[in-house]
Amino acid sequence: MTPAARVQAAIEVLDAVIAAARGQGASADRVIADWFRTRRFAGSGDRRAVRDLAYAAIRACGPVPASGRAAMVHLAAHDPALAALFDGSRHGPAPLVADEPEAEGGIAPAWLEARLAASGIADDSARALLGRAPLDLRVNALKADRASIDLPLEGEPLAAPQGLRFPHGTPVEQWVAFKDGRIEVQDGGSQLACLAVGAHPGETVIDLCAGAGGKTLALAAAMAGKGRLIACDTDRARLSRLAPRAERAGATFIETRLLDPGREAEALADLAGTADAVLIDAPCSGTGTWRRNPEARWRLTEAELARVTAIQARLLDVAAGLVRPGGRLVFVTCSLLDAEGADQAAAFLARHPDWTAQEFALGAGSVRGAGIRLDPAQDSTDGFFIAGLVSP
Ligand SMILES: C[S@@+](CC[C@H](N)C(=O)[O-])C[C@H]1O[C@@H](n2cnc3c(N)ncnc32)[C@H](O)[C@@H]1O
Repeated sequence: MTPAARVQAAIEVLDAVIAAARGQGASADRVIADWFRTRRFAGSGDRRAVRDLAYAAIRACGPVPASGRAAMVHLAAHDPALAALFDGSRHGPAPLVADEPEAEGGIAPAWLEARLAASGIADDSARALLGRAPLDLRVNALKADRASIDLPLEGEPLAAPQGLRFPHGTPVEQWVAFKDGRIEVQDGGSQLACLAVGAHPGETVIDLCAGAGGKTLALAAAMAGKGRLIACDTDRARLSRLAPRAERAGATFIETRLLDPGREAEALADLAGTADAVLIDAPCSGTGTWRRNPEARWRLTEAELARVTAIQARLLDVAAGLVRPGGRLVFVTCSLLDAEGADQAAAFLARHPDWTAQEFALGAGSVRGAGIRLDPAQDSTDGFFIAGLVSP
């Protein structure tokens, strides 16, 4: 493909990404993969170039753009070499015209930028939400140790005790250590959230929103494979992906429970008041993960934010019923919005005045209300809110 044809291809890819974002369809990664599946003429260099252009345009446009071309025109407005490729050549984009519609820049749609600013995320902190995430690994303490593991490349040690950082795109999934379960891909912030649970061997720990078990596996390692670890989720497909991962990681003591939304307490009634710790890695807006899914900010609506915050509050109350006296509940969201962080923790403490907030020493993050917030700008992790709440 010529450089101009790559630009036109990125415009078409962006049209598909925008349509998917408007219709709550597939993620940008999936849309891009599908687009190339039907265009076999594109080589690997073409794919990389088109993908990079499309993602640069996604990151550059705050609100959802009117079209792929408007998004690319916005990118070209700050890049003369890119603007020159609007040359009308065969397969290339038509030349730019006067008053050509140009998409708006910025960090996110205006309402969302305002909510972030009100939560203390503006300027560098807001821009960092759209950076590129590095690749973080967790050495699986059930099978290896960071101090002695032998990997094809040397990683940078992270604040999390088993965490190592590599450059974006490092092919770790091809490494023998990945295939035999000695390492897992996990953001450093996510590792710190697991550390905050303080899980110990022999304890009863419930991972209430386990998904495919990213955090469950870290809890299993902290528990050295001893005790009870119950991984729950309402999404059957996600939860079913945990078993093969647990097998590879040597974490075969994990139990799983599929929950019915709204009837979680019933499915967990036998565990009421028994858990040493409950982790709620709650469904959230995902504002802390835009480095990986920058088009997610085009999908979020105020109604969706209200929906997930209501679920978070309900799950906090469900989890409180599972914790033993003196036990702990760790509330985590990958969001920087106070509505999904400090405000949730404060509202929980107001509803449960006998409970107390726990202080952490995680080696990263800054205090936000009753919890700690990890911020991509200051902590170089995904954005997270983490609160520890201790039962009377
Ligand atoms: C942030 S994700 C969890 C990610 C996972 N803990 C990890 O580390 O990979 C939130 C999860 O909450 C689940 N969820 C949504 N509503 C739920 C509910 N009412 N009870 C339990 N889990 C729920 C979703 O299916 C999703 O897997």
